[in-house]
Amino acid sequence: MTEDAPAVGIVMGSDSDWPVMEEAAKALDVFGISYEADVVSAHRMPYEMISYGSEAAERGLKALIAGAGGSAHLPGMLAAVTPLPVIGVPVPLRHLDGMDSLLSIVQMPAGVPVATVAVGAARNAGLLAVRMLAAHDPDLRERMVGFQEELRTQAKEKGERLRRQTSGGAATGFGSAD
Ligand SMILES: Nc1c(C(=O)O)ncn1[C@@H]1O[C@H](COP(=O)(O)O)[C@@H](O)[C@H]1O
Repeated sequence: MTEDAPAVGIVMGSDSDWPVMEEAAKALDVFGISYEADVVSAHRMPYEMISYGSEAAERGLKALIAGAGGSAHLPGMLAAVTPLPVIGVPVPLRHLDGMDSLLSIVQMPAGVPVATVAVGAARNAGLLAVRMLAAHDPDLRERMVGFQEELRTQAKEKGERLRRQTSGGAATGFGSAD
């Protein structure tokens, strides 16, 4: 195992996917998780893709985030050759609104799981990778709990703003319970 290997591999079928996939990298940055980012296409560079997937665990990577658009075989093919968890990101292209990418990634055969996030939801892919790593890291888990508390606070503030707009500030409604 490589000593200073990054924890997460973020790979994608083309550099044109990066504007979407960058959000996964940003989520990992928030938690200080190291990653590498690269283009690894199952269709266009199949031999290199197999090498990347089959060597990933031995190199010390803990999870892979794989994004692809259209006929998106990359996440599934990586899952076929690595024991690591693979998170698939359906990248939306100009046609079909990402439905093609979503269905290509999510409909894996039994025994070869890919954890598929929503179309374009690379940030959630990053956050899911953080949760996977946090399962064996109490400090990281604590920071994830803090992140979730912040989300809760923000959601409650949204409710307060909406109630102010709609009822002149009356303290009624779900969000005012505590
Ligand atoms: N779906 C795949 C794979 C693959 O799954 O192996 N390789 C490239 N692609 C996708 O082709 C789209 C267009 O790529 P270009 O912009 O390079 O033409 C990208 O969204 C990429 O993920």
